[in-house]
Formats: sequence, C-alpha cells, structure tokens
Amino acid sequence: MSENKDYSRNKLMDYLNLPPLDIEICDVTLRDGEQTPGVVFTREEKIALATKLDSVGVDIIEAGFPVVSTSEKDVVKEIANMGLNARTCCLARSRVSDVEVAVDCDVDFISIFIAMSDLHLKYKYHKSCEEMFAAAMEAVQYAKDHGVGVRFAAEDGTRTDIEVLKTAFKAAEEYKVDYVSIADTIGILNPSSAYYLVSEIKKVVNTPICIHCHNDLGMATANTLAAAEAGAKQLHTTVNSIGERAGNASLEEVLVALRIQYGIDRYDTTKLTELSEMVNQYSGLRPSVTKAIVGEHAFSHESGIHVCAILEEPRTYELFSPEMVGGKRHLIVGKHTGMKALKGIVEEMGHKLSKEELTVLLDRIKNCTDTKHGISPSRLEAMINETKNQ
Ligand SMILES: CC(=O)SCCNC(=O)CCNC(=O)[C@H](O)C(C)(C)COP(=O)(O)OP(=O)(O)OC[C@H]1O[C@@H](n2cnc3c(N)ncnc32)[C@H](O)[C@@H]1OP(=O)(O)O
Ligand SMILES: O=C(O)CCC(=O)C(=O)O
Repeated sequence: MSENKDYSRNKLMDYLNLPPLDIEICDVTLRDGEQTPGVVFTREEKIALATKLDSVGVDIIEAGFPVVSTSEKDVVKEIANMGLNARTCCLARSRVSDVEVAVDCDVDFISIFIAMSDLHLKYKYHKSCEEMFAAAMEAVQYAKDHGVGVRFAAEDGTRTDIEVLKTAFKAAEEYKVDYVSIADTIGILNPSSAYYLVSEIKKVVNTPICIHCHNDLGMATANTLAAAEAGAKQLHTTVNSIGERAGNASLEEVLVALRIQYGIDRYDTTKLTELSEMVNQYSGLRPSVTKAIVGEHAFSHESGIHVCAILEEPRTYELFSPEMVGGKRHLIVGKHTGMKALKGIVEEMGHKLSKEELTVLLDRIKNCTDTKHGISPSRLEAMINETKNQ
C-alpha cells in the first residue's frame, strides 16, 4: 500500500506479516439494528437504507426477521426482490414454522439460530442441547430442501462450551450449511479471545465462519477485526453501531479500519456520513459527538496547537480525511483557540485584522464563558466587526 493523501497508514501492520483478509460484510442494521429499544423503521425507510447500503457495496443485507410481523415479512421479501447487488438474508428461529415464512421471502440465505450455552438452554428453552440442535437441523433441512442457503448461528456462542460449539458446527456441516456463525450476543469477547475462538473453530470446520459482535465492553469493532485476522469470513455490522443494548460492531468503523489498516478499499466509504445521517433520522437516535467517523466532532478541532498545524496539513491531526467518509471538517473557535488558528480562520472568513486587533479579539474569545459549544460563526463575525470598530 503506498502513502495516501486521504489517510495515514498504520505502518506497524507491516511487521505483523498478516495474510490478506478474505472477508465479506453482512450488515444487520435492518434486523439487529432495529432491535434497538424503541426503534422501528418504516417500509420506505428500510428500502432507502437497503438501497444506500447496497451503494456502499456491502456484500449482504440482513433485511429482517420475517415472523416478527406481516409487514416485516413483506418488506424483507420486497428487499430480496429489489435486484440489489448485495445478497440478502433474514433471521429465523429453529422452528420449521419460522423457516417456512423465511423461505417465502426469496432471500439468498436464512440465518437459523439456537443458543447452546447452559444459561440459555436452562432458562430460556428449558430443553437439552441435543433437543435444540435437533430442532435446528430440522429447520436447516427444511430450508435446504427448498433450495435456500443457510447460516447456522450459535447465539451466545461465546458463552457456549467451546467443545460443544465445535461439535455442533461440525455436525451442522453434515447438513451442508453455507455458513456457521459465532454470535458474541452479550459482548463478552476481547480481541485476543475473539482471535482464539475463531482459530479454534477454523481447525474443525471448512464452512465459512461469521462473526457477530455486540458492543457491551466497547470492543465490538476490535473483536470483529481480530476475528477477521483469525480467518472469519463474514463480518456483521450495523450503521452507527445501533442494536441491542450497547449495539453491534459499527459498519463505518469496520469499513474504514479495513481500508486504512488492511488495504481493503472496495467499499465506498464516501457514503458513510450520509448513511449515518439516514439512520439518525429514521431511528431518532444520534450517536455521541465523539463517535468515531460519524460523530459530530469526528473532524472538529478547537485546540490552537492542532488548528495551526491543520491549516497547513490536516493529516497532522486527522487519521483520515473527512472527504473519505463524506464528512466535513469544522474549526471551532473558543477558549482553546491560539493566535495562528484565529488569524487563519479570520482570513478564511474574508477579514484582515492587525496583530493588535487579533490580540484583543483572542482575549475576548478566551474569556467568553457563556457558551458550551464554541463561538458560532455569526457571533465571531460580530466580534470581529466590534474589534475592528474599536
Ligand atoms: C440474539 C438475537 O438477537 S435473537 C433475535 C431477537 N429478536 C426478536 O426477538 C425479534 C422480536 N421478537 C418478536 O417479535 C417475538 O418475540 C417473536 C415473533 C419472535 C416470537 O413471539 P412469540 O411467539 O410471542 O414468543 P415469545 O417472544 O413470547 O417467546 C419466544 C419463544 O421463542 C423461543 N425461542 C427463542 N429463540 C429460539 C430459537 N432460536 N429457536 C427456537 N425457539 C426459540 C423461546 O424459547 C420462546 O419459546 P416459548 O414460547 O415456547 O416459551
Ligand atoms: O449470529 C447471527 O447471525 C445472529 C445472532 C445474533 O443476532 C445475536 O446473537 O446477537
């Protein structure tokens, strides 16, 4: 990878001698993302999000969970028939009745899941692992008999005994499942254990492995990438990291990391800000201002030392350019502004102030404590004019 004006490469990656990642993205915003408490997307919103996700180049869109409602089923079917480049999938419990509905949606594959952790078997199903696995394989067989692909997903896979998980995945291979999925349902993994778990599963199955990470410890993106390094093929993400509780691995974080750390540049990252804005609007939820890539302050700078360098070369304090993700840089004027930054900003606004005037203006800005969001451009304009007229 050569030096790039859009971002700084993490050259330490060169010392790791990693083989190239062989991955695909399955975005689950429309299913797990919509499981965020209180969130519901309309038909039109789901269609618009599927279209935008497709234009980013995600490989698979998980369109929904058809048995949840008739309108959910209808929109999953509609998305599956939109003629997108992305393949589509949907979720089903390990029940033939769920799979029947899913089969009727025309998706490329169905994610048929069971949990095999002791906690879930005892308190949720009140059944043995063998009984649940048999139900899962009956459901898998039904899908296969109807010509639909299958992802066999181990919900709570990261709290499932590793030998149980290996045995189940090996047995599922006999049913010709197309993927096996490890779900870190409650976000217990860290990057080392994610790497270990995928490596261990890879030793016993030839079927492509999926990784589905939740963000309860804020490590979902890191765990997803560690799993990819260990050989996981299908990486699950949601836009803005929405999803159950603390959400899922973030699409924007995973795609930008894949690009700047692993050299995978086939996804159109320039659409990520627009996509994020759609999810903000449709979900009624806005990520934290410091959220990586799409947070309001992801490209905002106030500190004088930073801004004076950025005015010459943005890469001094930006890992990647706002343009690379369709975002915008904001230079904020406030208590932490320095003289060079102020001069540059004032000139960009079309004003020319003497050194003395700039000193007076800077002093006023630094002692202006009645705003928590920096000095707005209109207020700065007024302060400049007042300073000039003194
Ligand atoms: C980790 C995940 O993200 S899993 C997906 C979570 N998503 C959702 O739950 C989507 C929204 N859910 C819903 O709309 C409803 O819960 C439905 C339509 C799925 C099911 O509704 P209901 O039939 O009313 O069942 P209810 O929600 O009360 O209980 C869930 C049932 O599914 C069973 N179940 C849960 N997971 C599975 C599974 N993987 N395979 C088979 N059965 C399962 C539970 O044991 C329980 O069975 P029971 O009714 O015999 O006790
Ligand atoms: O692994 C999957 O495909 C889905 C599982 C899931 O949504 C979860 O356990 O959180």
